[in-house]
Amino acid sequence: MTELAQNKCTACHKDAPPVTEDEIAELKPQIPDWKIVEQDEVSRLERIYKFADFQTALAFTQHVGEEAEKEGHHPALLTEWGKVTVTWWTHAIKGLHRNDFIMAAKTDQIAEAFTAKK
Ligand SMILES: C[C@H](O)[C@H](O)[C@H]1CNC2=NC(N)=NC(=O)C2=N1
Repeated sequence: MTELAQNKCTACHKDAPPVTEDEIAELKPQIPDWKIVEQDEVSRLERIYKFADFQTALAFTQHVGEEAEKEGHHPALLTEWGKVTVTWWTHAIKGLHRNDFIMAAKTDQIAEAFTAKK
């Protein structure tokens, strides 16, 4: 169980500090299956989770959504048959904040409760 997933998100506002290169070097190894992707000039964390069917993918999506509501930090979720693409970034700063790494770790933990297939 990773330590990162036990953290809480801090309130995010437009002056919140984006993660530095040093922080990325510390945090990224804790979520090894996530990719940092650039879309519309915004860095984001993205991972595709595989599931046995649509119903399981939908149930996982719902769990991630509930955790997002608890933390006040929200992902993009694309639910398809047998897979869910989860993308985290911080809208307020149009980039990556520590919160995104925390939520990625929490998402990994939720996925462990499902029969995720790589
Ligand atoms: C007021 C509210 O907390 C903010 O608008 C939150 C909501 N959820 C959010 N989610 C994400 N991913 N980034 C944000 O900047 C953000 N802001």
